[in-house]
Amino acid sequence: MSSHETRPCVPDLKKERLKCDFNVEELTNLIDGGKEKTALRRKLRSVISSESAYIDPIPPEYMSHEDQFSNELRKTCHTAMLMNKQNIDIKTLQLSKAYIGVLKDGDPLWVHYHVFIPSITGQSDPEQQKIWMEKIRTWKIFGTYAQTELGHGTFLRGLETTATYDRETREFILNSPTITATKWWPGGLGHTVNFAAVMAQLYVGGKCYGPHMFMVQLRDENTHESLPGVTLGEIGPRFGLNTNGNGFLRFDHYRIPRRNMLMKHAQVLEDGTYVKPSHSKLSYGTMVRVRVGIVRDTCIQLQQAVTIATRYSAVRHQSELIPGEPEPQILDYQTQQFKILPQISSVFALFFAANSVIDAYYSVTAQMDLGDMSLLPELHALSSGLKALSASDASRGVEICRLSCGGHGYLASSNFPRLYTQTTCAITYEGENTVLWLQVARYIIKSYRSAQNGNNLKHSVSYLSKQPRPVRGDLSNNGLLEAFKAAVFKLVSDTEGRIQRVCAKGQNYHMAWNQCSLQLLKCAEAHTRFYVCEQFVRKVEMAKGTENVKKILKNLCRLYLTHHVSVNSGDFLKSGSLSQNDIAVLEEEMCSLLEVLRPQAVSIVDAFDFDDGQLNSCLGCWDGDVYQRLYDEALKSPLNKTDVPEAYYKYLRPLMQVGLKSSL
Ligand SMILES: CCCCCCCCCCCCCCCCCCCCCC(=O)SCCNC(=O)CCNC(=O)[C@H](O)C(C)(C)COP(=O)(O)OP(=O)(O)OC[C@H]1O[C@@H](n2cnc3c(N)ncnc32)[C@H](O)[C@@H]1OP(=O)(O)O
Ligand SMILES: Cc1cc2nc3c(=O)[nH]c(=O)nc-3n(C[C@H](O)[C@H](O)[C@H](O)COP(=O)(O)OP(=O)(O)OC[C@H]3O[C@@H](n4cnc5c(N)ncnc54)[C@H](O)[C@@H]3O)c2cc1C
Repeated sequence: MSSHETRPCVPDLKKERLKCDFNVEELTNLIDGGKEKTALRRKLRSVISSESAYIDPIPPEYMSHEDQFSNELRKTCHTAMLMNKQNIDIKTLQLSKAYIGVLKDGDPLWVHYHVFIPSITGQSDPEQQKIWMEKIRTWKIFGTYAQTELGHGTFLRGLETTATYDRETREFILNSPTITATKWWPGGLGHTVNFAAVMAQLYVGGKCYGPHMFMVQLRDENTHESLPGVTLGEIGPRFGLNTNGNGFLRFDHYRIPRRNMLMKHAQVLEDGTYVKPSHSKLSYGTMVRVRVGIVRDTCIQLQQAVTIATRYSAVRHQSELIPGEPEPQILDYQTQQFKILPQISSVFALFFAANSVIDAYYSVTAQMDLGDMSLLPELHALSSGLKALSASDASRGVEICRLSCGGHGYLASSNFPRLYTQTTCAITYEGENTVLWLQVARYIIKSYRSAQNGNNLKHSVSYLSKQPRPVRGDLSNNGLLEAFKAAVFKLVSDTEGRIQRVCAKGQNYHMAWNQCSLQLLKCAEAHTRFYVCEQFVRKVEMAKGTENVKKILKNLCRLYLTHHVSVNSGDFLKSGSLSQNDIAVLEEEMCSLLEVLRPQAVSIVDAFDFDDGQLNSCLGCWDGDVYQRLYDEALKSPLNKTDVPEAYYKYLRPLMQVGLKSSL
């Protein structure tokens, strides 16, 4: 049983926790990746929790934009110092769940650690790395990833910033020729970082070689002033992540040494000779890495949301289930269970998918370091698909959790507004979802055609080689996976056929592609969903541990499968892989799973092991003392400092003194 068992909580939550029939600690260990990792995370958390520097002087919602930024920069710099003292790698801390809750609305140095540094290590040659990494380690360099421009974020080949090689001086001249060439969005660019990895169109001898990456100093290392030829600023308030310091940048014929081009993959030699990379998309490598990381990150955001929603649903009583009886916990309504439990199953699906794509990332990049690029296209498709699926599932999930908390879910003190803005931006950044789905579709259609021509396919798409034939009426996990394969196969073959038909009518291929892109999106999502389901089934089959924990995992997996079959039932019916009766049986099973899992719901989310400081939510606190917390939090509003606000004297009283002239 969990170590939290004995802590006081309201009777409703106590009752829920007493129903627990599995070992919460064991599930926590599984999610952390082992007992040792749980211990390490808790150790890190105890270091963090005891730091008074992380206490916000007032709730950040009531601070100005400038004060919010400064407060978060203070905390992120404090963390760097603290980790230095404790000899802990800050990147490890930041990726650990232990750090959640410290920074409330974005970290101005996050892109430095997780996008800029991997760009330097992944894109520069050993000599360059030695020089720059030393300066990064000694905190002389803080950087960002400056790729997106006002005019182009998605279409990298359309970037307008130029880097023109000057053979005479052996320098590159960076220039922003138009307003739309202004770099726009990079995290920390506004006023935090002094360097940037800048994506620019490489020009040598009048010829354009496409987007390449350059290491560019933007601010003086001592005064922090922007350097001549560089214009910098912040882009203004955003939907969320307001303390990330997202900035803009313009170059006016700004010169940097030749060796500031990142030269691991492509080079420009002193005489201007261009040496091309072994794969044309290697300069996109950082994006692949961050997309992989986003799957894990969005999964953790969803964990927070379901913890809040589940605990609140156990504490909240509303309406009558049976006339005349006491008001039930809202978690007893089937409709409420249907809002929350599929989100809990989604957490586990994303968790297993994240682990598998992280493993794939490391194994493919190790092969690439040995010169074998053959698995890169598959990794690109997989990471793009999982980034898109996790970001959209998690943000939809967070919103469903918010809605499941009724009016109180709309309060800032529920923490849903922040969680939502943090999750939904993952749909946009690191490759807008629709665009990434279309990249997945491109890979699937290409693979399908290749199989039609008798070629072997890579593992993740091998089922597209020939029409799968699921066994009718087999509704086991494996049976459903086979049905999934058949449904995706049908979507892909129909879509490919449609593209051909449009082309046969005289349309060129690109226009035909556009005309079929709604179906292409469906193919991409269905293929990625199948991958997630398959990983879920296989990882649960392989899971070690006590029977009761395995039972929880099996039930969650089954809920995930039945839910996604039900949501996409049309695809299964059209492919003939499931009958109407099969769908009805599966939907009934889904409803009984809600009932089976309901008594364990609070304990499952307890296993995510967030403390109250991390959840930062009046609704999700461990003890369930929801109403007192909501009331106390409201009292912190600056408007409550006085009974009659100044605005009354300025505006309302004069109005009331005039009175209405007409009788309207
Ligand atoms: C494992 C690690 C674990 C540890 C985890 C550590 C990290 C943890 C992370 C946690 C997160 C917490 C966040 C909180 C804080 C907020 C921070 C916010 C940060 C946000 C930063 C940003 O937001 S930063 C900007 C991102 N901006 C994009 O993301 C642009 C999208 N736009 C494109 O990416 C290209 O523009 C696009 C569309 C491909 C077309 O590119 P294009 O036009 O050049 O290419 P085409 O479409 O013509 O395709 C031609 C052929 O190239 C193939 N191909 C294309 N890409 C390829 C590739 N990468 N690899 C291989 N192959 C590729 C393709 O498949 C075709 O192959 P084929 O010909 O065989 O079919
Ligand atoms: C919080 C946040 C942080 C960010 N941090 C960074 C950073 O650190 N560094 C950085 O360089 N950038 C950063 N970005 C920028 C981000 O990467 C881009 O916004 C993103 O890649 C989307 O590009 P876009 O804004 O040009 O959207 P657009 O491409 O203009 O998208 C607008 C619409 O057009 C559609 N569309 C575009 N192309 C196609 C197509 N080919 N087919 C079909 N539909 C299409 C999209 O689906 C979307 O509906 C950040 C953005 C955000 C929101």
